[in-house]
Amino acid sequence: MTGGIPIEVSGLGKRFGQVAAVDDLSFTVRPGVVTGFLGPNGAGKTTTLRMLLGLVRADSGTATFGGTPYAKLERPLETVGAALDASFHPGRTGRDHLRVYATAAGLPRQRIDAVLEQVGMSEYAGRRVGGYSLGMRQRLSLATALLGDPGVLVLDEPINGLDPEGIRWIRGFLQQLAADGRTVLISSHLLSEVQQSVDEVVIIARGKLMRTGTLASLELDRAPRTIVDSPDRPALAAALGAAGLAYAEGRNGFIVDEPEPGRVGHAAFVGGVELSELHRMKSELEDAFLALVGEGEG
Ligand SMILES: Nc1ncnc2c1ncn2[C@@H]1O[C@H](COP(=O)(O)OP(=O)(O)OP(=O)(O)O)[C@@H](O)[C@H]1O
Repeated sequence: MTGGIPIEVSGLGKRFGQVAAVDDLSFTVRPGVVTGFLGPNGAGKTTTLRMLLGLVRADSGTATFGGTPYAKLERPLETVGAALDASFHPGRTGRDHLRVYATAAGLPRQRIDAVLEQVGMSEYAGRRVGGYSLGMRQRLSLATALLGDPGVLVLDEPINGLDPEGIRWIRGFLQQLAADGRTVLISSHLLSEVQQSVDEVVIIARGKLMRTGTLASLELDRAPRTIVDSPDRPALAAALGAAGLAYAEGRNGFIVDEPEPGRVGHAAFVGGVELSELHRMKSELEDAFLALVGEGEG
């Protein structure tokens, strides 16, 4: 394996007619962690990955692997492994598919068996790809990306279409690749899909960067609030109003715009209201994500 080198995107832009698919996008993906490249459908994820891999020409900016654009890499397959809109010849076996790639890249034959083993596909390697399930195709594209034992992996929606067992498997697999020191970038339009697989996120909407950072930092985005409830909700509403606390009535009580449950408890005490519930609301990661990408829609 070549060392995990960072992916560096700087001022990247691409228009398709009137549509700014990618707009002045800059971010860095570092080795040793799994990074989720997230955004709603049409946000520009695939276009960005295609520019990164030299499949689409950027209108502006640069996308490099440790400073070198993909097209200038000396040994591309041994540096970057990619799985993007995988298309397979349905009549070919999984092993034949890998053989074509290995031969084209001048990679030793042993790599074929090694990657089949790695993705748990040895048993199915002799079957035609046309009969593969979506999960098996996902594993075969992953095997293809791994052929050159690259230090960088760029995978477009690798979790999409996997069953729960497959999702559990790929989580562990990606984490191991990162733990080995590789740079791992995976795209998804659902934060919940990759939440347990990624350490860091790059979030885009409408071609623009919304946020980069750790998952934990994203969670902090939502101001904590307090959940409170009472057997006498009208009295509680009055007490909150009297204390000048803004709230919304939810199914499980009132959601108060106040991070300190103590302040809410005090307001209830002053109003002589009995409480049946009082706790700090944990921010939902998906809420934070939707709030972020929603802002991008404006
Ligand atoms: N070849 C193309 N010609 C014209 N418009 C395009 C082309 N490729 C992408 N677009 C447009 O650019 C925008 C970004 O598309 P892109 O496929 O990169 O988004 P995405 O985030 O990958 O979405 P998805 O998750 O749905 O694949 C969209 O508005 C799309 O319609």
